[in-house]
Amino acid sequence: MSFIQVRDVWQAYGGRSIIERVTLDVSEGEFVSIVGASGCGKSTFLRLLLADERPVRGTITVDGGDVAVEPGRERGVVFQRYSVFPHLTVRENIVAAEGFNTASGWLFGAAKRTSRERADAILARIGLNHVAEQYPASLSGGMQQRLAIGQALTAKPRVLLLDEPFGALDPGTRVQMHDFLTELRAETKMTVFMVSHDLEEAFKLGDRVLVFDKPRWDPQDPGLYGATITYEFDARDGGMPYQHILDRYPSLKPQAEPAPERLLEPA
Ligand SMILES: Nc1ncnc2c1ncn2[C@@H]1O[C@H](COP(=O)(O)OP(=O)(O)OP(=O)(O)O)[C@@H](O)[C@H]1O
Repeated sequence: MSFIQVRDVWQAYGGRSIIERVTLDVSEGEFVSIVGASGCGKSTFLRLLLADERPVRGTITVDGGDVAVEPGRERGVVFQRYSVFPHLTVRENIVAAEGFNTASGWLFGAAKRTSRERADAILARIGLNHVAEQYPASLSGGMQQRLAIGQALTAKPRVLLLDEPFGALDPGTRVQMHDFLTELRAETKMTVFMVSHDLEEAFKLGDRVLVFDKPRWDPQDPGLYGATITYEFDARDGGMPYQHILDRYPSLKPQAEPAPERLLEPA
């Protein structure tokens, strides 16, 4: 049995189909990038992996267990989007992330001091050491994003869910965060799912790139059908050059808004 098993998963909100027929096997330690048009259900899929919500149909197991029974951190699944605690300072957030690995969730005495030192080293690595005493709300969007990634990575989860983690970062910081993620991944063997709108990034970091799209479309009833995995690419060793993919699959070209003609595509 594969480490993560997704079997015929469907999700719908208020009678609107979002995801349908998603079946997937992921081995431990794999990095899975997910791309697809805006609003096609990529974040919804991550929430289902976290067991933050239940699918209307189908099952998801992590290491043989039902994520819905022991959701989130108990199964070692961490979602970067929800990881930062607003009432803790930047440094305390990193220290707290280390505590997730202890039985009680708390660190005391010498363990806490060394954890604080390690936190400062991590903050230096992600360029946030100068704001260690501040609260997340006082940081810029890009800094908050960096903190969320740093914090989620510090927890060294078995499964890390990243939802457009590098979106608000300038190109230099983005590369720095890619390196940080790659190094920690090599150290921990963690399994990663990353939603990204940047194909180059998806191929650079991922072992596999999954494309979510709606293979069926009813113009009279846009909510009738959901998105599913329509393509999968092997991205190891650089994979297929992403420019080539853009030529073959123009629907993957970045779009600020879904293009109107997209709605008229045949089923
Ligand atoms: N809890 C919810 N209740 C109702 N509708 C929802 C809920 N969550 C998501 N949706 C809808 O489901 C659809 C898919 O949303 P989702 O955020 O998963 O897409 P996405 O592919 O991640 O989009 P983006 O790339 O723009 O972030 C959207 O139309 C969204 O409005």
